[in-house]
Amino acid sequence: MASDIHFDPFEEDALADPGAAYGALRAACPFHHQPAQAGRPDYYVLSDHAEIKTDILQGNPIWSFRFGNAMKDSISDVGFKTDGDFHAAFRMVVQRGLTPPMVKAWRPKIEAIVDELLDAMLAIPDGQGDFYSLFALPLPARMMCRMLGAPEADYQNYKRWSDTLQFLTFEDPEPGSYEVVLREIYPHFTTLIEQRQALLAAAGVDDPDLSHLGAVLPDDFMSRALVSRVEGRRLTHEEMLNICLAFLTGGQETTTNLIGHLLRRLLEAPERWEQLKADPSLIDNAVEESLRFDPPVLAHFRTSLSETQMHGHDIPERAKLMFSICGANRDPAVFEAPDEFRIDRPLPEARQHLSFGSGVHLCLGAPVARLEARIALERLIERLPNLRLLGLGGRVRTWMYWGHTGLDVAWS
Ligand code: HEM
Repeated sequence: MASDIHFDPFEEDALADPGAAYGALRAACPFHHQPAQAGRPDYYVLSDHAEIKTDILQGNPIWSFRFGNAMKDSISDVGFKTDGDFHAAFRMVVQRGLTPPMVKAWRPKIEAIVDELLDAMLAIPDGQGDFYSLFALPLPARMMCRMLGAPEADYQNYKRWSDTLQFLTFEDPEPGSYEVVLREIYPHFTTLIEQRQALLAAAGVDDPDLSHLGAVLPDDFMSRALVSRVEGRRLTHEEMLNICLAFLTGGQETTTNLIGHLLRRLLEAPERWEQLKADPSLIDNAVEESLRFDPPVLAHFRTSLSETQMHGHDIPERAKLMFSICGANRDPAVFEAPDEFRIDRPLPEARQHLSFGSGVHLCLGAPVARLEARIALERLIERLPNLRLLGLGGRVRTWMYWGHTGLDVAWS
């Protein structure tokens, strides 16, 4: 460990090219101590792929999720922000609705949204526009409305809430501002819950279970939360809201950026785009390579519940440990030529990325995000085969996320 190595995720270079900055830190110092500076807390950074995956994320009892996964503590010890057996039980509430056949069943809905968005793009007279606002943003946001059970017309609110909450979780410019935004968001979800409670009451169901999904209740994750049990009891209102927040903030911007990065990397080297058109069986490879090369989430944190030792150093209780997803994704022990974007990187290798985390908190929405990206590419190469890149917008403002605000493209 060394604390004299220069690494600052807030600096211009790291913000503009995180792959280079986080990769360089991993190479120089896979376990790094970042002393408190500029109002930011002291923390440790782990970038070694094997160590993150095996020692930290498989349910290590020292390194807790109870205080959230941001640099500073966030609302804690509820829903997903828990550890151990309770977390595993809580996770099952959502996981039961994301089995492979269930995710596969979303395909027609995703295809319909994709086709509608592409129809609108093709109707633009001068054949050019911003791919983010036309496609990469509305697709995940509309799907999120669907999954949570809100009208799709709410998608711009979902996007705005998600951006604001993410920014406040990870930047926290004014303590308390997060709670102010929650006061705007909670009534929306409370209404969704109350609508479902009214449906149950009207049908005379006072002990609902999963069999009521798609029968008495719409089959969405809001209904699922309402009828499910955790450790034998109903979910509290706060726990139901926690599921909504985890979906809202975890599943939109990230998927938008996956789709945006993917198209950017394919179009900035047009031979990649041509290769994919010639061999669409490479779509899954391209999606996984994009996730590896441009992880939408650069890093997350855990908090120590007691004193511990790492790499021979004493780590105090309540220390913050950043696991560098972006650094681990550039680990040459796992990925050949990690700094190269290879559209045909073998799937078993590309899939080793940690972009969805790993272990006990592995992303529950990963199959949905992958399916959206896959269908987007299938349809883009078919319906807009002559796409060209015109320019890249600015960077998203939350430092822990990696993405852009726009991608100008042209088609003919
Ligand atoms: C490309 C898109 C996505 C990326 C890169 C991503 C990334 C991640 C990461 C890194 C974690 C692990 C958090 C940690 O261990 O600290 C996570 C967890 C989670 N994600 Fe995603 N996510 C994506 C899409 C989604 C979607 C679409 C949903 C919802 C449908 C979703 C819901 C969740 C939930 C609920 C968790 C918490 C799991 C738990 O704590 O047990 N994510 N995600």
